[in-house]
Amino acid sequence: MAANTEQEQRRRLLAVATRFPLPSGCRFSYGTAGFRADGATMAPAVCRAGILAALRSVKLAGAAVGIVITASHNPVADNGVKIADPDGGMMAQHWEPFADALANAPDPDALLHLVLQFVKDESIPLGGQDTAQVLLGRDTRPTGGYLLDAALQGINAIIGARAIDMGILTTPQLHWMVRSKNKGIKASESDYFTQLIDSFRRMLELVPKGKGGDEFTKKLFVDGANGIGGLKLEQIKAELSDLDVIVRNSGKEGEGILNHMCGADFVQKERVTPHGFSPEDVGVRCASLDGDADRLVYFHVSSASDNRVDLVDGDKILSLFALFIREQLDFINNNGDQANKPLPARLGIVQTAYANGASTQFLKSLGLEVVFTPTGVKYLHRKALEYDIGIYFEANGHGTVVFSEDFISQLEAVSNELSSHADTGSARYHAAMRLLAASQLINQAVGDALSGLLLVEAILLYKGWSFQNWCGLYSDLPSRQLKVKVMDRSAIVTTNAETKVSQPTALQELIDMETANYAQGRCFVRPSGTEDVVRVYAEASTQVEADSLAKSVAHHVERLLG
Ligand SMILES: CC(=O)N[C@H]1[C@@H](OP(=O)(O)O)O[C@H](CO)[C@@H](O)[C@@H]1O
Ligand SMILES: [Mg+2]
Repeated sequence: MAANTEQEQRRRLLAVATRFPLPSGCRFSYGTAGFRADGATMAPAVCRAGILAALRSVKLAGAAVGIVITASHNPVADNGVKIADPDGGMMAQHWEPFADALANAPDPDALLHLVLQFVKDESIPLGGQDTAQVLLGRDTRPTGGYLLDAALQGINAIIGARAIDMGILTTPQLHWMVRSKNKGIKASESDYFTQLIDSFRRMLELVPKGKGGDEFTKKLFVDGANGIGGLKLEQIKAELSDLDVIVRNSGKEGEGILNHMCGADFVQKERVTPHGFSPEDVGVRCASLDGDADRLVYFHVSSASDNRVDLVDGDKILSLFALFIREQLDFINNNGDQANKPLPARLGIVQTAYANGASTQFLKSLGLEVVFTPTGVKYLHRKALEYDIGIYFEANGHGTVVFSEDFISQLEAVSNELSSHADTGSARYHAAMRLLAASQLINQAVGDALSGLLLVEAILLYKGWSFQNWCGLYSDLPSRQLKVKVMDRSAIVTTNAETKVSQPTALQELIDMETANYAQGRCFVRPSGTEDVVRVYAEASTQVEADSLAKSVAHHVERLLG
């Protein structure tokens, strides 16, 4: 770098760090979901995330990187920031320690020193023209605008970096845009909507006439968590033929508070109707999104006499997707016609320890390959990419289906060959076209409640299934989750995708001893990656037993680590 450019770079970094001093006592950790805190205290961390994203883009030869300003399903006063890598996925983990150090640099000199050292260690070529581009998106939180400004100032502190504000978006939209831009595909919001609407329409065109039952009904109530997902769904719902979507908690002015008594996290944890729904909704298929629309669950109001719901969580959404995809692969490969070359496909199902044991058993009983990763979508997504088709979901409703490029090319070759032989009426052709449409519909970058919802709806319609048909695939085992406050949660170290505690060793022995007392008992504990708590999860054959197992293990955690 020329001496005067280097001076200018130093000046800009010192200036921006001076403008956003770190309040004393603040400590940020990038964790599983980026930095999160009370929105009013987030500006220094967000500004530094801007610096970080710009550096990441310079490092990756100017590929577009993303910044999302959101705190997802958390209360409206919270906010947060996370970075998307050029493939649209989460920022590479080996940059997280630098992210932490940068966010916690105590003063401008320390920040400058850190950046210069990191730039040297990582050989990041600072000082050029047009060397970085960062796309920014934010949700509907009131602190979003002010934090966007902090991020812009951070980005602009790196010479040659260009910030592109994409506006108020769902988290998955921004990830999709980053991925599309780097693939050279059109990447605006209207391109995103067009892709969703067109591929959904193609899925519906491929529903065989008179197939399956006729239990499917068009009506769908959607709880938008008073966030961005409801607003976006309002924008496109008129174009979703065959669906009659009614959005509640839509995010429109005055309808309610973001994530308050509503949204996917609330419904999944509390198992009661969200705000705005009532026993009068018995019988209607309902879906719930979280505040930034990257989680999706479905529910049914159980009875007209109370507010409990029958829940379809991420595990059951995953099961529906797995059934559908397996069926299409079977059409392609087992149609008894020897003339057709088979299309070998590795289909992988990825879950975490929080997946209900009944779902894992169901999936394995279908002969599917099920693997486990630690909690956090970055782990699940990466594992799913190892397959031709990888389906992953967290029980809380975050997940997607990823298709390898090689497999997509093979599907295209199959469909081209069949259409060149005027064989477009065959089950094989239709199955290939359905998988191609599904790969367009479902977000390839991250879990996306809007695209997930449309894939669910298309599959239910294809199968002619009601909510009950779907919900009845298997019965969830009763489970209980508890949080335990301890002195230092990092004292717990886990192994085997977090299903076993390796330290302290006495704890695992106690968990084993307690679990042995319960029929179908399963229990694990792990330190949360997003909250200062230890989480305890237990499953057993009855709710009373699951509660009791969780409670006894929570006691042991308190006693050993309290
Ligand atoms: C049990 C649970 O739901 N854990 C959530 C929660 O992580 P914890 O590390 O458990 O705090 O937040 C993560 C980010 O949103 C999400 O990926 C994960 O599934
Ligand atoms: Mg979310």
